Amino acid sequence: MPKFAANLSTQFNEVPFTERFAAAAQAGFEAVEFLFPYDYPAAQLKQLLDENNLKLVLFNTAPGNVAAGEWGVSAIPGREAEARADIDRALEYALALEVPQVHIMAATVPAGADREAYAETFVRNMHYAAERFAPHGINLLLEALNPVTKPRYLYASQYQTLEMAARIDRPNVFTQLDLFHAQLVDGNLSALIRENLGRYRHIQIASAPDRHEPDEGEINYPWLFNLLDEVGYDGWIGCEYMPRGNTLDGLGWFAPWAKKA
Ligand SMILES: O=C(O)[C@@H](O)C(=O)CO
Ligand SMILES: [Mg+2]
Repeated sequence: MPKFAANLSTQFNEVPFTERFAAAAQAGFEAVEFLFPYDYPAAQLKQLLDENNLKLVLFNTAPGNVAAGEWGVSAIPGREAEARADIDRALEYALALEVPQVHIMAATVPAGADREAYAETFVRNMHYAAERFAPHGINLLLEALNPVTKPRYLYASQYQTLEMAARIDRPNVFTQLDLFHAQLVDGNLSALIRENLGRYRHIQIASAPDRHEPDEGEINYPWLFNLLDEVGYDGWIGCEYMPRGNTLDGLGWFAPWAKKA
């Protein structure tokens, strides 16, 4: 049976961030994920999780200077000290929030920059991160982002993140299979799911091409949920979609799995 986590960065935007925990729990979610915890003290977030009987299943390292076009700093040559400070800060939050996995954001690669130098920098920073998180049993994830949503990110294809995870070659490094990005770049989702079981440790969903509820568009999610059960995927599925309107109005697809009050 699939296990769904509400995404508090994209869902329940009708209310402020700190109120989204209760909203997700009331809608029947038992777990949540979000992009970044860093605007709030870890103790406050832990209290919100505990008060609402929610597990946290994923967050990311800091994105760098987003206004300047950055989306992660772990692959930027010359920014290693900042990347490692961000990794250390993510570890502090991960321990306080008891999260099983953290997405280490790579970077966008400026036009004309040496992509291989970015990849090498990322591998070195990932070795640092893998060593820091391993004693705590926390996994690290890499995520491919399609070039329409996030132009020039270090990797766009699932096959590039799978290759990068193999190159990093650490036992606690895996990929994060966001099926929305995967459909826009790679397609053939059932083969990705079947052939790479064990290499991806988290899934995210949204319709394609519009990134709304998983009940429209070109991906047949009910079929994929059955496939995930069939192959034995036992990780979380993050609902990283932009609701068409009010979040609750769009949760009909989730009704069969919602925790009953
Ligand atoms: O798909 C996404 O955009 C996110 O999962 C993310 O972590 C960063 O871009
Ligand atoms: Mg995603």
